[in-house]
Parts: sequence; structure tokens; C-alpha cells
Amino acid sequence: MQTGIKICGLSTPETVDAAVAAGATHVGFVHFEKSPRHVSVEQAAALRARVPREVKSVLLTVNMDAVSHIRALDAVKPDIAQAHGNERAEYLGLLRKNAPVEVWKACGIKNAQSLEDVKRYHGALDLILYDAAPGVLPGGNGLALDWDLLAGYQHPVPWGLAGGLTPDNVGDAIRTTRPPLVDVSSGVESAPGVKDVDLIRAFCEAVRAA
Ligand SMILES: O=C(O)c1ccccc1NCC(=O)[C@H](O)[C@H](O)COP(=O)(O)O
Repeated sequence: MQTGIKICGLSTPETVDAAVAAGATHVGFVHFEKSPRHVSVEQAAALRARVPREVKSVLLTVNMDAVSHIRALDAVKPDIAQAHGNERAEYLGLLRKNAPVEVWKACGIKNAQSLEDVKRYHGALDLILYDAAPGVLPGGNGLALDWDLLAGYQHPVPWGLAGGLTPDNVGDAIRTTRPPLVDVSSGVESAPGVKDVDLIRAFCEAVRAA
């Protein structure tokens, strides 16, 4: 099956259109003020409105209070809410009950124990996104996790691979871990927060060629 492609941290109409044209299956908007990719709820709603129905939109947040989060989801109307902080399973369950979205949880993977630790979320989410452990930011740091930890792992829930992926290494990542979905942010940027349409295209081509 073709690997899904999520281009995350898009903040301009041009790069959203480029990601869609390049064949991304998911586009992500980061609503987190400390991020160089931050967009306001209003900006995220305007970007989301450009996305055709066959491409899924993701609103990424970090440790937001539940009421503001549900309000933001209501305004942006993404297909998916991606929680990228220390949100608990109960919080994800609350979102699932109160917003008409899939709920994804990003988890930093340091070692084999991390894979055990994320089991606490099973049952409370629709997809788990394995990322590198947090760096300066909770995500979007361009850091890769140890792909060998995922090689041959029997995943109990739907999952995706994030962290340090680039057009040059995504083929190796796919061959090693066989992910249903890959997620990239800084690997398709010319500077933090500045997406590069040529890199977006190259990334999508590399995924399809893998
Ligand atoms: O991208 C950000 O700035 C960000 C900030 C806070 C939490 C998460 C963030 N991004 C998460 C993503 O979905 C990234 O695509 C994922 O962490 C991979 O990032 P990268 O290693 O830069 O490709």
C-alpha cells in the first residue's frame, strides 16, 4: 500500500497548494505560539479552507486547555486533532467525545521502553505518531529517532513515523520501518518555519519511489 505523506507546519497558501499538488495525503497546521510555524486559529481556518476533501487537514496543538482546544477545532474544522505535548489519555478521550475529529497523539521515542510507555494511549486515539524525543520544541526539531526500534515491531494501533525525515533519508526510513504514514516538517524547509516547495515535491517523490 502507498505510504501516506503528511507535510506539517504549513503556514502559507502557496505551500499548502504545493503540498496538495505534490501528492501529500495530509497537511498540518501548528497552533503553538512558541513554534516558528505557529498560525493563529483564523489563519489555520483560512489555510484549511484551501485543502481539497481528499487531503486530510491536521490541527496540531501542545497541552492546550480542553475548552480552548475544542473551540479551535470548531473554528478550523480539521479532520484530525494532533496532540503533541504531555496530554493524558483521558484528555484525548474527552476530545474524541466532544469534537468530530480523529485524535492523533505524538510520542517521543528514546528506547524500547518508550514503545511500552505509549501503550497507555491505546484505546484513546486513532493514530500514534512516533517522533524523536522532544528537543528545543516538543516537535519539529529535525531530529530522527532510532528507526531500528520500529523495525519488525508489531504495532497494536495505526501509526506514523515522524522526526528528522528529509527527501534524502525518507526512503531508508520507509524500508527500515514500513510505516503507513510519514510526517515531515523541518526536512522540507529552507529555514525554520520557511517551507520550500521544491523540497516538498522532492520529499513526496522520494516517498513514492521507496
Ligand atoms: O513543528 C513545530 O514547530 C512543532 C512545534 C511543537 C510541537 C510539534 C511541532 N511539530 C510536530 C510535527 O508534526 C513535525 O512534523 C514532527 O515533529 C517532525 O518534525 P521534523 O523532525 O522537523 O520533521
